[in-house]
Amino acid sequence: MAAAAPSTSRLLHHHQTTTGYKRQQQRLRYSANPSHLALRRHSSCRLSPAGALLPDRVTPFSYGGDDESDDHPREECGLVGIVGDPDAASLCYLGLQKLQHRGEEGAGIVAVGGDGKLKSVTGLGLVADVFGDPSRLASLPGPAAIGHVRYSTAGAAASLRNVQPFLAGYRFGQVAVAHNGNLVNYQALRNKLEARGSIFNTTSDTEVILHLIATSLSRPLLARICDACERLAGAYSLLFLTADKLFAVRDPHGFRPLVLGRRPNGAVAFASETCALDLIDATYEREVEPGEVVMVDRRDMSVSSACLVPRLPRRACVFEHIYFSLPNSVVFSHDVHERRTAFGRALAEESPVPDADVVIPVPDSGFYAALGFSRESGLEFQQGLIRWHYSGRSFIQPTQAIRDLAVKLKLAPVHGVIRGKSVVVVDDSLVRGTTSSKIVRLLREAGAREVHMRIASPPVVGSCLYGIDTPSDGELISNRMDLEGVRQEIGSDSLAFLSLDKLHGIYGAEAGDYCDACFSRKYPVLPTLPEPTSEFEEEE
Ligand SMILES: O=P(O)(O)OC[C@H]1O[C@H](OP(=O)(O)OP(=O)(O)O)[C@H](O)[C@@H]1O
Ligand SMILES: NC(=O)CC[C@H](N)C(=O)O
Ligand code: SF4
Ligand SMILES: [Mg+2]
Repeated sequence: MAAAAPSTSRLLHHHQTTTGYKRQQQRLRYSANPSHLALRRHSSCRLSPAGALLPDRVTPFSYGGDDESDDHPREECGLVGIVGDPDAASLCYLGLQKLQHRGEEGAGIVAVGGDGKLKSVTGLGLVADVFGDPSRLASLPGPAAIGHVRYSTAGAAASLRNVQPFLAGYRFGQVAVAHNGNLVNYQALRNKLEARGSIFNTTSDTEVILHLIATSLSRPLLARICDACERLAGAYSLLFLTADKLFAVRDPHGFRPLVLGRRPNGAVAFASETCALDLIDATYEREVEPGEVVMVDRRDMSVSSACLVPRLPRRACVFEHIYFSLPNSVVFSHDVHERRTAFGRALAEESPVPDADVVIPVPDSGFYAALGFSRESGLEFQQGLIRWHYSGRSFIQPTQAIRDLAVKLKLAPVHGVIRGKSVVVVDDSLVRGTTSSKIVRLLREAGAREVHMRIASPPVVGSCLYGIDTPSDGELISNRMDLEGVRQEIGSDSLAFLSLDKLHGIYGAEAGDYCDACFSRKYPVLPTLPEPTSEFEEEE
């Protein structure tokens, strides 16, 4: 049998403000099922010690295809949640627009109406397309809502069923969930749940969370959420919505971001990045801490907090700073543009090009790294490439000649900046090498005398397991060749990456708080292989 459900008074520690979090967290340290059960579960999750090396041969997941849209790491997912505003769904919609860069495959919003019923609108494609018909947003009135934009990591991309938030009914009412991250023990959990009779509606990893909540024997919902999350391994920033509450959760490693803010009318807002808070006039207050569960009760707008067990070392995704997040966001308590500028400065220190004429960024995300490179080196900064934003991602063309022209549609050189010059081109990252190869070709065609490629992050040698849809290990160019091989492949006169040591140096004492597995292959949590087990039967 499961441990007795803890009483409500042990669970809820209300406070009207969310400041002084660390103090509260010590006070509120809480286990839904304290105990042997939690410990046994975690040992069965096979959480690896922090920094376990994934063997070179192992290709954990296979992502991506080979069309034009898969040339680079795709983003991940974005979350927005609002409680206490009569226009909650519309605010979610705007926030999701701002987070569109985090997911283009599908979007959705679940809102709670005045009658306490949850309603959902989801669709494949961009936020503006899904909610293009105004009646769709109009069908979601009410004071609380959560929204999601998706790039899949598990489960088919083109399946409407996999588009979040997921909305389910169970014996205690309705609950919706939105997830950013990837669960590395999802298949193992799903096998166990299916063996007990659960019927799955999607092929997404996220759905196991709802089943774990429904089958938990703890009370109340906060305890069920803690119970469910403590069985998950991997990356999860989550928003849950019920008739009267919104919960925000981050996994104990804190891989993915999630922040909390407040609107002038007191409404509480959650978002993956602060750029979404800025848009909806919500003031950023703080991060949801790794391992924290924040609960907002819309009836009295009280905010309370609990934390998951066990406590694990912080492992925030460094790639959020390098590439994924928008530069005007604050992520993991750092200004993203400030981090990128520092990466560029460090790169200029480490791998200067003293005789070059000009520094140009690869738009969009290479901008601040190039600015940093220019400031550190004293070389002139110019916009030498113009990014055309209307070409779409899936531009698949029948012949190589037409494909070459299509590349020029997306990125165009500014001839006056390039012609006859020795050019330093700075990009934030190099993954398959496709972007760099194309750019070197374009710049040479535009008359560049020399092209020096500088990458403001280390070579990507490992696929992400934690919510970024990166290509498989075999498709990563730096996995297949050494530095000189990559240089020849992309065709530049020189090539240099920021070293991992230098990257760590920028973070100083905080360096160990970040996941850098795609550069180091030190994976904080290894995938759990599915295996038959009678664990569920033992627990009942
Ligand atoms: O080596 P590759 O496989 O080509 O991938 C790396 C490129 O992909 C990303 O840019 P992306 O075109 O996604 O968009 P952004 O810079 O505009 O955000 C990244 O900034 C690099 O430029
Ligand atoms: N990139 C993500 O965060 C995706 C969330 C979830 N794993 C999905 O595939 O839908
Ligand atoms: S493996 Fe790379 S992209 Fe994935 S969480 Fe770690 S640092 Fe981020
Ligand atoms: Mg780029």
